Amino acid sequence: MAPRALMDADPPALYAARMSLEDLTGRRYWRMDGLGNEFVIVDLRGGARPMTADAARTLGDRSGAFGCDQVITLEEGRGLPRMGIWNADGSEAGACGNAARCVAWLLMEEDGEAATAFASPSGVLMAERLGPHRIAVDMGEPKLRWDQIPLAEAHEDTRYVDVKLGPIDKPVLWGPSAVSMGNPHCVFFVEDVATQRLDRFGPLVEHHPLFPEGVNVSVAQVRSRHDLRVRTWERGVGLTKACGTAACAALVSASRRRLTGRKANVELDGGALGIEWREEDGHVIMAGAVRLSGEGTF
Ligand SMILES: N[C@@H](CCC[C@H](N)C(=O)O)C(=O)O
Repeated sequence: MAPRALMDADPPALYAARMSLEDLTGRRYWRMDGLGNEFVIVDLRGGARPMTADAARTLGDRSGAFGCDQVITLEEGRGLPRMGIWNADGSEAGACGNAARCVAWLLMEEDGEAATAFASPSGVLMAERLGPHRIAVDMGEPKLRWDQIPLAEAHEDTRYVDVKLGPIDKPVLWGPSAVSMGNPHCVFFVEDVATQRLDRFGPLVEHHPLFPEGVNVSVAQVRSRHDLRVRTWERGVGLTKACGTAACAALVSASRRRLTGRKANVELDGGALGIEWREEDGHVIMAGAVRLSGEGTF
């Protein structure tokens, strides 16, 4: 909810109150990535105008001064620091697994602790350090009901949803699993991820009418009961080297279809994540590397 003064302001005044890139002058940023999924993390703690779609697009633009898959804001939350997530196209997202590990690493570097907690758009995340650049994050419970993902039409069983690709009478891909990890995912199980033209059908499925908020689109190959190979077309970005929430969504979907157990190594183009869908509380735990490649002030 906007502060009272802004709610009462006329539209031009409201517009002027939004962040422009000049408002970032003097603020810190970090360039980080999780397995090649690249972020510019902007420190907005200590009070700042909120990030805007325009500013996020400018920072995300790879032909500009920065360029990344997601712009991540580190803000002051109620009692806990809060991460905000913006895709390169300026859209906001509810979750980002790789960035969650990076934010956790930054917070633990700052306070020297081996565990941390912070707020995200889809709830509080807890994380712990497993090594100098290796972090585990509790990504919470996946949401499996059609209206939670969300889907535009009721589906009793979201392990197979009504999406078909290719000629109507002879579809080549159909029936992906759908799941929300705080953001919507659909996962097609295929024989071989290398032969799939995700660059062609990713954008079609991302904007398929079954997904009113759009969707992150993955292809997953089951290599064994505890090994998955996954590639992802990210909503609001395109093909990325790794998507942490997609790795979680793929393991949850594979486990629901009894293709794997509840724990697997998930190999993405940029490297591997360890994912476990814990039996005892239904939470998904994601473990993997983070990398800091630069830092500075705007
Ligand atoms: N890179 C991310 C996911 C980022 C958000 C996604 N594109 C969406 O719009 O939901 C990850 O590592 O999970």
